[in-house]
Amino acid sequence: MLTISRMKSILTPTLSAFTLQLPKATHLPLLTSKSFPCNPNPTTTLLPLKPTTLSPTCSIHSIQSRDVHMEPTTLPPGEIHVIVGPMFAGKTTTLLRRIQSESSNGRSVALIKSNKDTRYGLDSIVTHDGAKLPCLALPALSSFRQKFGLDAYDKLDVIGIDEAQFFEDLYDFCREAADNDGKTVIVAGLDGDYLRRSFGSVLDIIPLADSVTKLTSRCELCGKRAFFTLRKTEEAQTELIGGADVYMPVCRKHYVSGQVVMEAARTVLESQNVQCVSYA
Ligand SMILES: Nc1ncnc2c1ncn2[C@@H]1O[C@H](COP(=O)(O)OP(=O)(O)O)[C@@H](O)[C@H]1O
Ligand SMILES: Cc1cn([C@H]2C[C@H](O)[C@@H](COP(=O)(O)O)O2)c(=O)[nH]c1=O
Ligand SMILES: [Zn+2]
Repeated sequence: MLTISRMKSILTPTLSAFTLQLPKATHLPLLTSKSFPCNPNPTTTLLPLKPTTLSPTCSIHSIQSRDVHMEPTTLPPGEIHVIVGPMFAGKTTTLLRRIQSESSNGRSVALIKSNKDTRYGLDSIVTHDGAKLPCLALPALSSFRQKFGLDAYDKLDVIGIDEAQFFEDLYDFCREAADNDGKTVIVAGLDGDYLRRSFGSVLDIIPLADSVTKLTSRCELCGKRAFFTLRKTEEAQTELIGGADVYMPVCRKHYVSGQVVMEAARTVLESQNVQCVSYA
């Protein structure tokens, strides 16, 4: 039975529902109410999709039966949501809240963190306030499907990723999970390291994202909004796992002044190390 809505879906298909394939060099005339006497809205003009060689008097039925190939409906499109900011800004708290909200809405969820984050054990994601949820701790995101189970993965709706700055394969995993597998991916991670440089691949996934949320903490020295993370120790490598013992959230003014002090301290320590080595 050919209905108006079916005609519209044929003449104005939505990409997500069907793939409409008409033969090349076809010419569909501008269809008006005269072409479809059953058109309930004579003022509505059904616009042509692609030209077709079909004669202007052909019935929509012949287009439908002879020339239209309907693909089955594909997966609903996925989503990517990114949560960034300095340490202690509430990134993990926000991630866990969103995951819990998705779960209470009946969606199946899973949490992943980097196995580099050993601060609170490897079987849970834990906020600096102690809130926690179970997770899979992985060396790389590419191992998730296998570890989680392929059937279980197919049934999964939402994937949460914490400490995203430690995953080198973050971009490819998020793109494939959202674009190909229809998953909603919620990513939490540091946008910048202690030198305020792009950390890992977190900023690389911004062009893939449906939403980006930058959180702030409170400057430990003045209480103003903190956008940056200052390292309080002399280590100079980028990756250094730690909490309030090693890092503090600071505003711009106290980052700049604090970084000057820290760089001077590191220089003194380096020169002392050099002297120690030369005396040894
Ligand atoms: N300077 C700080 N030292 C320790 N904890 C802090 C500090 N500032 C904020 N916090 C706590 O950290 C919590 C945020 O924890 P979490 O969500 O794990 O942050 P993030 O994942 O952004 O590092 C805040 O709600 C606050 O209670
Ligand atoms: C700034 C900075 C941080 N890290 C480490 C320290 C922590 O283990 C995590 C961040 O944890 P959070 O959930 O954001 O509190 O990253 C690092 O390795 N290098 C840095 O420059
Ligand atoms: Zn400050």
